[in-house]
Amino acid sequence: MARVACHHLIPAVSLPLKSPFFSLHFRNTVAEPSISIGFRRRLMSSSATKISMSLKAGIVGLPNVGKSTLFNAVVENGKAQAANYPFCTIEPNVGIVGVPDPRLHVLSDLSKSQRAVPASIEFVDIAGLVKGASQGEGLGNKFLSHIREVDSILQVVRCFEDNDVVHVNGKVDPKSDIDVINLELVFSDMDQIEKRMERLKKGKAKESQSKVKEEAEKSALDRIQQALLDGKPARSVPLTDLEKDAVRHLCLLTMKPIIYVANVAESDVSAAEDNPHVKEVMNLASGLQSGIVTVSAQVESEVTELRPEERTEYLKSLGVNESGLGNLIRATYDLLGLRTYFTTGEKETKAWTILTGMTAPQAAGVIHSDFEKGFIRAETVAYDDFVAARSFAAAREKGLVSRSLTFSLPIFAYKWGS
Ligand SMILES: Nc1ncnc2c1ncn2[C@@H]1O[C@H](COP(=O)(O)OP(=O)(O)OP(=O)(O)O)[C@@H](O)[C@H]1O
Ligand SMILES: [Mg+2]
Repeated sequence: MARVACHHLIPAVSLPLKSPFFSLHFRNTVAEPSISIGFRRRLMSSSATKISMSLKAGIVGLPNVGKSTLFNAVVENGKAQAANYPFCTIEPNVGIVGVPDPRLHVLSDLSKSQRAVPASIEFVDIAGLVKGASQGEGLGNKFLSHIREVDSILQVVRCFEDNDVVHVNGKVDPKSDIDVINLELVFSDMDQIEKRMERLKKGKAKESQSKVKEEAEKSALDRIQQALLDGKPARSVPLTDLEKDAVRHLCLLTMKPIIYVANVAESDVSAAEDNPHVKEVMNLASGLQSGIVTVSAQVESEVTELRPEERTEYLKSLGVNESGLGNLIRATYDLLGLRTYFTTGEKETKAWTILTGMTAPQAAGVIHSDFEKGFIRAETVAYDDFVAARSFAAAREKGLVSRSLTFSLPIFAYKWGS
């Protein structure tokens, strides 16, 4: 099977840097905690792992459960074909979505910014999977390869009764639906691990570092294989950092974090927890160490068709105050292990995406790789402190700005230049 990248690593922003050696300070930079970056550009090698500004979340599930309907609602101007017949979607639909964050607007107002740029996630609407997909049933292998390319999975589970909407297995049964999908993901991973183990047995690595990595991969794959045989996902197996790194290239499907999206009927949006199908999904999700979000894809897609002033009225008539999409997008962002820091100034206030645990230099590198290469220090101010002080200068005067070499734990201390 062709190898694919689990996530795409692309330069986030390109800034014109003319001088080979200069310093620059972003004074109005806020994060949680917040950073301002001083750097000197130096020519030096860096292991800069750049994360793309939008990681991918794949919408997965049985055919005809509402995946494209949800995608179109989440992705403004989404043009995925959604219709009442299975396998309506064949090629994946892709769309980028801004992550709602009220802090962005507070900061933007304080700085009188000309524009506010939210963090973003890429949603991918993938074709429906059926039993036997891992053996090629219903173009299964092709669809599974699309799942391999995403960073996290949103599994849509049908929790609405509607005799007019065909269910591929004849009845609404969340447990069976979840089992079918999970089993296909497990089978696909087992297949891939078996092939990889065959290759590893031949053990061609000569260099000692590569040998150590191969050993780590073998040991991890042995344990993952056992877990899969017990019907457990790869993500349930505790791995060391080296092992995680060694198996990453396989992009195992059951290693990806999952949120179950319980898709309910219009009549259920105000009290979804009372729906027995939703209760069942909740129980299953907690057993699988996964999250759950309840949403009505149908309602959400209708809301997006309405003018903004009509939306609140319509939602009120259904007994809810707001759309469930904000919740879904936020939960997906959190699931991906993402965090935000902001830069704010007159020109723009912008949310930057970093991975939990990234160090200050790595976080700076998301803006531009030179910021990581020539990193000197980060000056941090917490969001609440910044808002209370109303400006970076005032926060500094009050002693709320700290000079820090670390953005978040684990501690990472170094200083380039003076
Ligand atoms: N919450 C809901 N309540 C009622 N009907 C719904 C709901 N969500 C989706 N539907 C309906 O289900 C049908 C299938 O939806 P959709 O095309 O989005 O499914 P899909 O999962 O993308 O299917 P496929 O796998 O074939 O691409 C559509 O007619 C849609 O209007
Ligand atoms: Mg579809």
